[in-house]
Amino acid sequence: MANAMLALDSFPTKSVPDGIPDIPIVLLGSLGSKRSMWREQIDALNTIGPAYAIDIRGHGDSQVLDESTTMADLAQDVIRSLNMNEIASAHIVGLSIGGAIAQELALSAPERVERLVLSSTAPKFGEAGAWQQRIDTARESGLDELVGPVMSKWFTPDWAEAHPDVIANIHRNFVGTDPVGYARCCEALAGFDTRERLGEIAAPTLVVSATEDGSTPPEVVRQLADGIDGAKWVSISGGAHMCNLQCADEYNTAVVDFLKP
Ligand SMILES: O=C(O)CC1=CCC(=O)O1
Repeated sequence: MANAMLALDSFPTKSVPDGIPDIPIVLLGSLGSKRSMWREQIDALNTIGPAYAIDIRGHGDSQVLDESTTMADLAQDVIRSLNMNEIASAHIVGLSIGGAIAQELALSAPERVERLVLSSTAPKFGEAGAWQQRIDTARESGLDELVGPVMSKWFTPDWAEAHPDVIANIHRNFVGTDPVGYARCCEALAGFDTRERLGEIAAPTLVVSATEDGSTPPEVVRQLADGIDGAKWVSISGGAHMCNLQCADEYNTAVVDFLKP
């Protein structure tokens, strides 16, 4: 199985005090997004370590591979990217499918994971039939048909109305995603299920949910905190699926508090 070449932006730390270990922080985003979705996190995270924002396979500027795809394949892409950037281990921060890849990394390559942040994500994402419908739509009609229903769960309506520029940017990135790349990642989500393996995750873990998330509702996200030994759980009040953008301050505080040495 081939690995995809991933696009990555690196943000070197400017202000970590001497003597504090310089642990890289790797950011993995959601289906239909680009690595720029982490823009509200970079300054906050750079106070504790160098950040690396990655486009997952088939997204943004990363390579599209039209071949059978599992979450393990997507995790292997990230390992290759860590190797190419000489990163032995890192804090892994994932949102949505990015959080699924993060779980897979913690299970299959625990030596590469220092701490884990699982945001707006799940041990299983609904039923395979719903993903197959999305795959068919993406392949037959492109992403224009999907963007409305999917994005309606990413931000609360009031917030979306008050932030048209953010919404326009996220919308543009979604419809600009390669339909094949999107469909192959849906296939990885359809086959993903860590419910019986959560107890094997050894990395210290923070789980972040948002009260208004219609894609991965709090009770689904909460299964991660219940299943991973010692995991901490933070619920962001008023946020939806993209809580890192809608509630950036609360999100950054929770993540920095958890990752800081
Ligand atoms: O696209 C959605 O509906 C929500 C989602 C699931 C995995 C992901 O990355 O986004």
